[in-house]
Amino acid sequence: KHDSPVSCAKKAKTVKAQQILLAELEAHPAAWPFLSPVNQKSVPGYRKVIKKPMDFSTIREKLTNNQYLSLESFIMDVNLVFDNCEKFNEDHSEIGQAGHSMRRYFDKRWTELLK
Ligand SMILES: Cc1nnc(-c2cnn(C)c2N)n1CCCn1ccnc1
Repeated sequence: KHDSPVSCAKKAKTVKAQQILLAELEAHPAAWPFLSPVNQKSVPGYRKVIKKPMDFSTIREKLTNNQYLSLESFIMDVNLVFDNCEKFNEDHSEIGQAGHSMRRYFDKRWTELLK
């Protein structure tokens, strides 16, 4: 099945925006806790508490495999990273602070890029 040129161009625009946004998240100084999946064998309680683990490398994999059918599903995975962080970490812990900082940055960048 072929998209119309308009919807094809629109899709390319959101894929481009997702690539830019993810590259910026990965490059952020506070990204270090989120770059790879939490090691559930070495972090007590994580597997039980966090039902849907997510991290930037998994999002990168899904983006590369065209698994995001909409901008919304991409944004939901990024927010899942930050929601998991808030659930498992104290707000004023080092990792908790990194999560808040990254969420603020993401909210600002995607509204600038797409609104
Ligand atoms: C993300 C994330 N949320 N919680 C953790 C974590 C890992 N161990 N402990 C005790 C946590 N609270 N993480 C992963 C942080 C990954 N990381 C990388 C370098 N140092 C920690």
